[in-house]
Amino acid sequence: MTRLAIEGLSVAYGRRPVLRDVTVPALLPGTVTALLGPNASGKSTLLRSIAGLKRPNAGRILLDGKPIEGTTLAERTRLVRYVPQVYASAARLTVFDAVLVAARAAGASGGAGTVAARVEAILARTRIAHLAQRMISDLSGGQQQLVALAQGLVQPAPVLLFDEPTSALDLRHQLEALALLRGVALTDGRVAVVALHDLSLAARHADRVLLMSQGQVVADGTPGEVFSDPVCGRTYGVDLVAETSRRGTLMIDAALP
Ligand SMILES: Nc1ncnc2c1ncn2[C@@H]1O[C@H](COP(=O)(O)OP(=O)(O)OP(=O)(O)O)[C@@H](O)[C@H]1O
Repeated sequence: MTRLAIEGLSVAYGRRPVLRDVTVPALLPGTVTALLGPNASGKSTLLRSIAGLKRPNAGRILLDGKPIEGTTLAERTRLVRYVPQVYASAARLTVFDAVLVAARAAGASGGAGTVAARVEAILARTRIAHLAQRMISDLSGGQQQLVALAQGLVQPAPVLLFDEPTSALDLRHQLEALALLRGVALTDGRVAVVALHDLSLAARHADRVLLMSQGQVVADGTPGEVFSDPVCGRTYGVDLVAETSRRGTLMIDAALP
């Protein structure tokens, strides 16, 4: 079971610092952490750094206490699966083949039949089995995003990083996608970190929230703790009220001040 932790991470693009001394105590297997914060606060940069796509200027990313920088690219690919915000809409591949390629890229073990069965299972779980033989390039934006979700989940990596995985999805698909992600994290004991803009989705589906502002983590706790902290409204520049509905769901009401 892999734990992910971040210590004093600083990242710059050229001379411009983007992440400043980010420390995140252990993110636990079996949990979903929502990475929140205004536009340009550094969410994608943090995910890209964990995935090894952006080299930090200082600090460490630890998997089970070991610095991830010490791992080979092949090892890191096996350990960390990053699904970026922009996905490959132009790919001339069928949905089935695209998910198969993702499974193989992560070194999915077993014979061809086993890997194909794994692909079929994940297409069923993401409810896109009916699209298996369609070309990705012919799909709608939301359908393509579900393919990206399937590509992320088909891999057995213990750390899953998703950058705004629901941005193109309708309401029902948003709920299904995050419920699936949480179920996979829980049953497989994976660490999932998901950048989101929708606080209500985070409240419903995340175990923990990291709130970022200007390259720093300014709040870290359960959704209830973070959303009731005045720092949350201040960070977004809104008046924010968090209330529990009659169904027991944490509801977020935001308005311009
Ligand atoms: N490749 C790059 N080169 C230079 N600056 C970059 C690059 N990528 C991101 N930045 C800058 O880094 C800062 C953080 O960007 P990042 O994409 O991490 O934010 P974010 O919180 O994910 O934003 P959003 O919610 O808008 O997707 C921004 O000021 C952005 O302009």
